[in-house]
Amino acid sequence: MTMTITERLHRHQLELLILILATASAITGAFELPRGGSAFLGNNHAQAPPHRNSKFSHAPIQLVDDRRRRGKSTQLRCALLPPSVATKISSGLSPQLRYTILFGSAAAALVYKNRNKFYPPNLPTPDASFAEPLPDGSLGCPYLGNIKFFTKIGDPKTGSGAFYRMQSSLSRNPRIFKYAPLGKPSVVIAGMSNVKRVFNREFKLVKTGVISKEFGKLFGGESLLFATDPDRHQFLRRLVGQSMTPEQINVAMPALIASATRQIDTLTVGGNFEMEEVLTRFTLDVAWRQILGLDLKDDEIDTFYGAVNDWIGGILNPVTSLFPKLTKYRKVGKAYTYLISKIDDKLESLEKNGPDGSTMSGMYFAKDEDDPSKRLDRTEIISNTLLLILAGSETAASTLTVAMLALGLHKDALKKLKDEQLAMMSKHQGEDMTRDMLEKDCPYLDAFVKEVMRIKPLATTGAMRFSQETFIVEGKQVPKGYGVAFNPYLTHMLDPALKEEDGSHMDIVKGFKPERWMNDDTKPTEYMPFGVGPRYCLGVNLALAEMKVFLALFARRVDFGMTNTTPENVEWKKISIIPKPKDGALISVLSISDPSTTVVV
Ligand code: HEM
Repeated sequence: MTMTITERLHRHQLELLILILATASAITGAFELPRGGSAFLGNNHAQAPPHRNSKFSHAPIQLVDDRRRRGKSTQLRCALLPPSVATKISSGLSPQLRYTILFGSAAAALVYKNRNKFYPPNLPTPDASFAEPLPDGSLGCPYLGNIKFFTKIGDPKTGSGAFYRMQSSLSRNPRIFKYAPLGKPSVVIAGMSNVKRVFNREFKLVKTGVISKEFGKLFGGESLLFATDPDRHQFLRRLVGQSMTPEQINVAMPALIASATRQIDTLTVGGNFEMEEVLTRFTLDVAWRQILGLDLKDDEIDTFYGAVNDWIGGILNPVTSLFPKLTKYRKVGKAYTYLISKIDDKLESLEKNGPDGSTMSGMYFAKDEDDPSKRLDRTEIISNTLLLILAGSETAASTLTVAMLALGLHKDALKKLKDEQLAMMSKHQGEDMTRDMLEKDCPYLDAFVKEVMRIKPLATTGAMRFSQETFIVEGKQVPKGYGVAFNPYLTHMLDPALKEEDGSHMDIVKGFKPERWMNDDTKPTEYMPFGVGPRYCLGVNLALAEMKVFLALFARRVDFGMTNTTPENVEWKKISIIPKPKDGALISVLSISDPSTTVVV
């Protein structure tokens, strides 16, 4: 089995890491950072002064004490590149790219520091006992991996996930390719039969990685997401899942309706509203009302939203993983403490007052069917509650934001939703909306949500797994130790029954057809918005109910137009987990009816 040059290079990671960091520092050292500087480097002013006496300076990396020359800043400058070249490179780079390189270097350092946690001791290379070749695709530089993983995150035409689409299109087999996020050799797999074959064998063929304890604690270290033992994972899923069964969701319907109504009531005729913001508030509202079952006073609601914001923002901020010990002094730590205090208060109230309809109550009183003496302990309830807030808020808010854009662009779809609601209300006069009604009387709403999630599912990957043994997919080997991930967007995009060469089957203007879901002959089968296998989305019932409740109530009450977006100028945010419209689906409200009245048309 021959090795490519990059595969060989990966064997000499330490030396190469130093070289890469040095080069990155050479470039970043010549950067002009905005006023205020960076969290890592402080005020690092631009343009390393040209080295006077030689074309290259003497030491590979120099800490140039600038204080004498320019006040107090200390500049990290490198002399691997001639200053004129460094300056040229730096001035030709966009600020985004400069930051990408800067943070890329920091992330590479973090991965190197934690290499034994992330990587097996022997870096994976092709398995010589298999004749099959590795999948197509470049592994980029060691430790940094594919630079385009950072620079080609998204594009305005299709949104986030551009890197994966590019790698797939470059591979001779678009359903599998290799790449190296942060230098870790990995593969991405698409196509339902491939994804099922690999991810149905979670815990045996592939397994999620273990994350650093301190960092993991911040978002539920004892949650089922980090359970790598199949029995423990199943135990946690059984107990946490008891609070999200269809029956439990039916109990939750009044809370979901209250949350949706509260947000729709903030809209006013003639106003312009960024629906992404409204919908984020809606999913956070669901979090405190339904998941935590809290009774927040008006003035506390903003504190709760702020805390969730700071907490999620902090988890995504590289400073948190670089310096976990500083967490308690930062906003993220304070937000975490606040959320835990709310969860603790709720646990006390459940102990005192018995069960209510909240998800936390479901967890607190859940007993294992196999062994009723087994219950979730306090830490497990806290961890899994945090996981549900994290997993459920952004995903549902983004999907609903795309739904708003789809409704704004396809007025016929809005009309069909309104008509369906009108029919449902006249059938169930005076009754409150139930989950059963949504299931049985709203086939168009169901088809509409499915189509939104087909066109814009998770465009990045699911959680990274690691292969436990070498296996074959589409005639290519995935060696033991490789990272393994699925990609829902590519799976939907490559559906042979739908695929149009110009990509229009994934276009929200040309390809959006909810009706395709209403006929068995046209129903897509390459479809996995909620994942596959033992880690299939545990919140699927809650997610679908909350999205359908919002859309049903919105369609009943609101008529609107897109403020700026037309079918010709749809643009997407570059960075998001699920692609989102660039303007956050900015709408102008034309009319809005009272919650007690019927549909406005
Ligand atoms: C539109 C909304 C949602 C989408 C698109 C979505 C998507 C997904 C996907 C693709 C996975 C699998 C990840 C993987 O295998 O790597 C997943 C897992 C999960 N989801 Fe969702 N999700 C949504 C809403 C929710 C909600 C509302 C909750 C709960 C409140 C939730 C809780 C979870 C949990 C706990 C897991 C981990 C399951 C496990 O590891 O066993 N999700 N979700």
